Amino acid sequence: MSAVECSGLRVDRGGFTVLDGVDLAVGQGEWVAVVGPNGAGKTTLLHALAGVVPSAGAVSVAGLDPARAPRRAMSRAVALMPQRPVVPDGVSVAELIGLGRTPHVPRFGTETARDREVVDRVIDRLDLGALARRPVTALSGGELQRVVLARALAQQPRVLLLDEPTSALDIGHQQQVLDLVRGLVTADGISVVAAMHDLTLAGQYGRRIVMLDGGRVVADGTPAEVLRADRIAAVYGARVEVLERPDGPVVLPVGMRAGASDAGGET
Ligand SMILES: Nc1ncnc2c1ncn2[C@@H]1O[C@H](COP(=O)(O)OP(=O)(O)OP(=O)(O)O)[C@@H](O)[C@H]1O
Repeated sequence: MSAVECSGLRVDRGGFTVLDGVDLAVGQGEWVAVVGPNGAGKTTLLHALAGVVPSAGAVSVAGLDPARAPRRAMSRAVALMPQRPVVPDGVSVAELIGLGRTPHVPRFGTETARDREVVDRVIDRLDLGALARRPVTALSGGELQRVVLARALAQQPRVLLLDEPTSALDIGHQQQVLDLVRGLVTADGISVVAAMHDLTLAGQYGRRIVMLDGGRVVADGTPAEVLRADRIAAVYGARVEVLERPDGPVVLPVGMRAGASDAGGET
């Protein structure tokens, strides 16, 4: 059974149709990168899969219908790392990550040694030990992003929905974080749907790329199939060159001068 399956997914927001006729199937242990220009509908797709915005069409995530399943059941199986996390005042890094265990703690129970062990392991794996006692409101953008990912991982989900997980991270932390998630995909068979703006990273980590534009899927395939310069020009209005490398296509922005001389307009 697919970890994520939707067909004819439609989402209306504020009187507009933001997603229309989206079909998507993600297998267990698969990593699908969702790309597309600003406003294409990437965040909305992740929110529909997480059940935090209403949608029409057939949707199943970790075997649950996000619109109908009880929230606790959804949160045990599906974690969303939001692009714009709500950061509560007066909460430490360790406490925020600990909130990821909430769906696993019985309704009138308290956290167990096992819950604390999961949180400690996540803190360790994301190298957050030195920050654990800091208030989350005192973190840099990149530190906060790693903490929010840590909270999602502490949920121990079967399906992980990542919204721009590395947008605030330096190049080293981008690789550290994405390598860590890839390790979970390989070791635990979790499934990942990750909205990403960096097309090169999207192709290095996602075996499959789904490109959205105007709320519709305009391409779905391997990175080499989807990340073509002509398609990126048409969908993003961007001048790029795509280099084929062993670990996936590298998408390079091309300067005005090169673009102009390619077109034969400038000497
Ligand atoms: N509550 C809302 N009311 C009206 N329009 C909305 C609402 N939420 C989202 N939209 C619109 O839906 C479209 C898709 O938004 P979404 O955030 O999913 O895009 P995105 O691909 O994630 O964009 P970005 O790359 O800029 O983060 C946008 O045009 C946005 O303005």
